[in-house]
Amino acid sequence: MISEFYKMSGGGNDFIVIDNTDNSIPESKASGLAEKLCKRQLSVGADGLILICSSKEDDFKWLFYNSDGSVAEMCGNGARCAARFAYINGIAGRSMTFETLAGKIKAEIIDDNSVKVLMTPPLDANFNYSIEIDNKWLEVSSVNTGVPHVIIKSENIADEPLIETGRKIRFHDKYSPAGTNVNFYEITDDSTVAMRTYERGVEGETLACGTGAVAVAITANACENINFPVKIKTRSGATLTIHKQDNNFFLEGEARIIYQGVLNKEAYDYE
Ligand SMILES: N[C@@H](CCC[C@H](N)C(=O)O)C(=O)O
Repeated sequence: MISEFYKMSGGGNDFIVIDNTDNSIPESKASGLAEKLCKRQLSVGADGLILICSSKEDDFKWLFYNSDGSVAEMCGNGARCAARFAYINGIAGRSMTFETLAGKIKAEIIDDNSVKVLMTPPLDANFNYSIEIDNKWLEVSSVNTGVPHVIIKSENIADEPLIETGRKIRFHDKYSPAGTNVNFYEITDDSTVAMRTYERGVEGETLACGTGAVAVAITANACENINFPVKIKTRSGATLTIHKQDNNFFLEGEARIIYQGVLNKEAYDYE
């Protein structure tokens, strides 16, 4: 099983993307493969693995794995990378639909620097409630934008103990058994927000999170009157734009090809 792959980055969230329309990678092997390939220093290294598979109804179907091999229902930054990959490789045209576990995703290639994705409708929005962490009450909001997110307003995100607090919330009983991603945001002006994310399945901070950016935009709009389109400044420095049209939410931003390669057996066949 030697595969060509693309290493891509969606605003700093990095992925290994493989054309699996010939089904050469069986689903039963994909989680283990993700865990091996995503390991930094020992292999290619990435926040997630995306397998582009064939679909009867849509342009393609994807299988998405976090770096620890867990399956995620949706990934906003990965969706932009998958769309650009499919377009470049003749799997889809500029406008496309693809299947995810969260539902059908529509994507549009705007240009080489920008892909726009129609997100799944937000679910279970709950704003400004308190949870107990280390005998203290913390005010949070939560919304599922394809995957679950907790959102916390901060005066200074750089100073937040993201890993420590993020991990406690990610494994908090309230969000069990699925767990949650955790985002801190800071308002910069009336349409710009800076954010940091602790990602479930990576179990650490990533440089950007697309579904998290949408969750932050929805929360900042509902709780702080931040106007759409909301500009989200990510930890990588890249900006993501969240648009709202009627009741639809769109995520727009870069989907960068870092390099293309061929996987050597040693990239995945190690202990
Ligand atoms: N980085 C992603 C979200 C990927 C899934 C997440 N780690 C989870 O398991 O919930 C994004 O850009 O949305």
